[in-house]
Amino acid sequence: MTGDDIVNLRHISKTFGGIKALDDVSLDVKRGEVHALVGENGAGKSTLIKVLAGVHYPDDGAEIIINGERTVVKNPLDAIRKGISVIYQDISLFPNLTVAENICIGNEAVWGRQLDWKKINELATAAIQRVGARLNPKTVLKDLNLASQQIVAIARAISFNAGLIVMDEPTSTLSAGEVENLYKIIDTLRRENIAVLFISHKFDEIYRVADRVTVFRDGKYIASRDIAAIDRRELIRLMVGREVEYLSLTARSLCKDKILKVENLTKKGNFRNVSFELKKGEILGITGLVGSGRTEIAKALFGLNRPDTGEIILEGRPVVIGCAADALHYGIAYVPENRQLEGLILADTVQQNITLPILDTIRNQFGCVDKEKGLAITQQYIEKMDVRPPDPGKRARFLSGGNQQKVVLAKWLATNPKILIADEPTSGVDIGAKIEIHKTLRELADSGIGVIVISSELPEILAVSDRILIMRRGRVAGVAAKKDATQESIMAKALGTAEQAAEFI
Ligand SMILES: Nc1ncnc2c1ncn2[C@@H]1O[C@H](COP(=O)(O)OP(=O)(O)OP(=O)(O)O)[C@@H](O)[C@H]1O
Repeated sequence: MTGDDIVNLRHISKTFGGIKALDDVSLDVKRGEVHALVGENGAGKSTLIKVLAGVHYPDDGAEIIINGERTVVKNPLDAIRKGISVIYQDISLFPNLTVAENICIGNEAVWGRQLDWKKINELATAAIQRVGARLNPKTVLKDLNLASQQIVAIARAISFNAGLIVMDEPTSTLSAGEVENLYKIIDTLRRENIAVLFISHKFDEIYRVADRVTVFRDGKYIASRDIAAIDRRELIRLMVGREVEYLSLTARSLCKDKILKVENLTKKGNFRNVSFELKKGEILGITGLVGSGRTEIAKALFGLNRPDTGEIILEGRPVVIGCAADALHYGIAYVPENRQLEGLILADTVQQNITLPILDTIRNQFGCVDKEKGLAITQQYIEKMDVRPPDPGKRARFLSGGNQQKVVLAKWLATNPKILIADEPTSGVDIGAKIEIHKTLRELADSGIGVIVISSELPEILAVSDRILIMRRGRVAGVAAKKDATQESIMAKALGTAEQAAEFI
């Protein structure tokens, strides 16, 4: 411990119902540094942050030292008052309050029995200016997009004189322009000597913003390094405990049978004249900036976003997909982008979630759900997707983010689809599991399924796809065979001309 440190965590353990999420972990964060916390899904990163934020109490023996003083963090407001602010992915602010109210609520300097609105507005305006943002303090929070809400959360942290701002996968829901803006804000915080501890699975991001990195594995502290002193290969080895290679799949010869043809699909405000084909056994990657229409097209194919005009032709037959049940009937499965809202029932167990779409196929002769059959299928997919912990009875809410994603994928694979559409299938998933998911998608394609993968991560698109369809502003901007595509050529098509790109961002 040195006077340069804002936080020292020592001997932090946390047990949930017999499972050690954290096992005697330590972490030092220096003043003004940007510190990345990395590790596989379930390594304990979020749990550590929640201990620091006063959401969870650590097991006995833990020491939390803030500003050189040993302390107990009683609850989240106590953490904020001690200079530790956490910005969660779902932001966790009050949607119906204004920006200024959200920044100042609970701040003893201005939030007393009698509210001093002038002071509240002044404090909020000053905090917004310090992050270099332009936001009206009187705007109601819910009228802002997620990126702006995140900025409000950062301004709130600043107004509480945060010495450390913790960000949990802060860029997972941001568009390219918003991500750059957040990086600039992080640079500003560093200049103001405010430390940032952030969790990320994205290597480009870690190397772009971090000064130091700490690795956790299986609930244990593994190592901390200056980012300049560790290359990607070594960082992955520390995370996973072994060497991992990104898949580099060579172009394959494909079967000629078309499974899906989309002709001139149009929906006002969403997409226009979109046409493409998908062959049996093919992986078609769809990419483009956030808002380019990628997800809207996927939802149209799954009956969640009915097109105005155009045709969907399945195995040579035009079909109308009016709802998700129609899509399932035709053998189409859709793994949504937002797993917490659309993909899972968080209060249900892993088994209940995985077997939900196949209940009809696992009934016994009396029409009752055959739980043993359901368990066998669940166990098969837990093993296939390496869900950790491998417990069919665990409630989805208590799984780490990446493991929730694996369960969503498993749930749709269990329907034995003819076409699988996976929207950002590895968002929040660690590097080892990511490569496993890529392999699974390949195996599915090899077994004759047509796979559509939507992703904004270009290395992922290039690693898994046979062909790549690039969307821009609701239209198809180009289609490239894998052998002809590079990150640069895809980006150029996704952005269009410089003027179009500026307008978009
Ligand atoms: N409230 C809880 N009840 C029971 N188990 C929990 C709870 N919270 C976390 N866990 C378990 O603790 C372990 C660590 O989870 P944690 O969310 O900290 O991982 P993580 O490193 O943040 O993973 P990810 O990268 O997937 O978000 C996991 O096995 C998880 O299932």
